[in-house]
Amino acid sequence: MRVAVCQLNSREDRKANLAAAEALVERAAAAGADLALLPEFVDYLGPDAHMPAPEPVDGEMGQFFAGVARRLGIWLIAGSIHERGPDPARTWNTSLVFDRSGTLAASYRKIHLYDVEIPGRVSYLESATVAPGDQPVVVDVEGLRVGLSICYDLRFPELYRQLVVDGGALLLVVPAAFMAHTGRDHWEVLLRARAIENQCFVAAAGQTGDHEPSRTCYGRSMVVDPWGTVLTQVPDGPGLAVADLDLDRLRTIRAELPSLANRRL
Ligand SMILES: NC(=O)CCC(=O)C(=O)O
Repeated sequence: MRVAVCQLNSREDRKANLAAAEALVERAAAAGADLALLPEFVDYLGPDAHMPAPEPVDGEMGQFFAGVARRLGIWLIAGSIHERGPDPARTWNTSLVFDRSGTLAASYRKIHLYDVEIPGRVSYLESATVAPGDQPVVVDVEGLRVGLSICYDLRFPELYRQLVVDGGALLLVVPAAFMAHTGRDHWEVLLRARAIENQCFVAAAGQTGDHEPSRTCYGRSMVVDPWGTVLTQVPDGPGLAVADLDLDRLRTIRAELPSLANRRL
């Protein structure tokens, strides 16, 4: 299984964001990727006041990404879009997974919402406009069990344990718009920790750079192996990185250092 992590600088211009996303998925397909991962807020990362209306999963955004997956014959995780829910005041922050024929194989609603106040640095109240999901989701990608999550979820190890122990995930994906301020110290450490403690591959695709009105994202999209080694990483700015997942290596690590099997709680 070859995986591509696509790093974007999505902004207010949705058409431009979709064109940039599609161009990266085209590059991923040309590089032989089976699965391409796009970041959180892939279609829009701008002022709340100008946010496009939320949609059902089979709305315009769902149809757009389904078409990209079908045209390129690739599995595609559209990191997140704003899904319309029953509460008119709050959307869901939802990942959409499409198979090679463009069929929606799964969707996941972000469970942990980013409500954080770091004076002078980060002020964010995601729960004011987003409702939390409540279902962990694992999707079968041609025999590979893939556990879904979004950005801030990364700080909650119990979610990933559930994806692995109950769901059998061997790959954990993390589409993100991780803040530069926290990302500098936490992003790689958390990704590698989730990989090591769960003896899983982790693929993370982030937003990068400045976004209106006042947010800077960390980027550094990467793929980590079950030993915690960073296999590949995207430098600053939009771009992609590709890695092959060696499942024999995963099995060897789990057999030689059976920390998952040795759990007592
Ligand atoms: N979009 C998010 O969930 C941001 C998470 C983040 O930056 C963090 O530090 O956690």
